[in-house]
Amino acid sequence: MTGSPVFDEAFREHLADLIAWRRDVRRFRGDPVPEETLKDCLALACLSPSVGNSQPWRFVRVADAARRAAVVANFSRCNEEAAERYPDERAAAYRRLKLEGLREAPVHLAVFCDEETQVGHGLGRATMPEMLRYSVVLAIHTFWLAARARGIGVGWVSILDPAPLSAILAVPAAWRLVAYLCVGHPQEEHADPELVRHDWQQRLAPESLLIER
Ligand SMILES: Cc1cc2c(cc1C)N(C[C@H](O)[C@H](O)[C@H](O)COP(=O)(O)O)c1[nH]c(=O)[nH]c(=O)c1N2
Repeated sequence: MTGSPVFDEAFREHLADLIAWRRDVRRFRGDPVPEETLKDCLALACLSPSVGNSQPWRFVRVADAARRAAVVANFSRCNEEAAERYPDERAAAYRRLKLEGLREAPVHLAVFCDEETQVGHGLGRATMPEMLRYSVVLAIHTFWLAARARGIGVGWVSILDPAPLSAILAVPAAWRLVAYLCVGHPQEEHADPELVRHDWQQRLAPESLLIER
């Protein structure tokens, strides 16, 4: 990297487009994600901010068919349990939603937080230890935008039981699941969220989310 880059108006417009067009993707084409592209997105994700520069994110690529099948079974169980928690009409609407792309996505990334990392020497998290997990979420969002900028879709699946999933993936006991990401070329592009299009939840007005004190 040479001197500090110049972010002009054209760049700011493209960045706004990238942020606005980043979708949670649940439908994928079968074509593979180039290894170089995946590595570039992961490298950018690793530039994300983290409390005490602890970099607690751990990306586990799940390629093994038996492990993937176990993750799908985990999702299916949790998804049915989630549906049952809603009253009839909302439960019916819930069951119409597609909330994962596990069977179609060529790349599965389980993203964990290493809760026992000593990197960063505990700085910034004595009173709020959850800052480690928040740091992982930032890396996920960076990965999400980097992927979108390369025409790659990402879908976050959280309708999962984390404990058996960690056992399925045989990760260290100190690693806590933050996200299970489906990654691949999206089948379609949309300017608005699927949950908005399917009338599950509209977007809130940004001005309603800023409180002055
Ligand atoms: C922490 C967290 C967890 C989940 C999600 C997101 C985040 C941030 N999202 C995606 C979510 O539904 C989506 O971001 C919103 O509906 C907004 O749509 P866009 O992401 O703008 O397309 C998500 N989507 C889904 O289909 N299944 C899921 O389990 C989850 N879980």
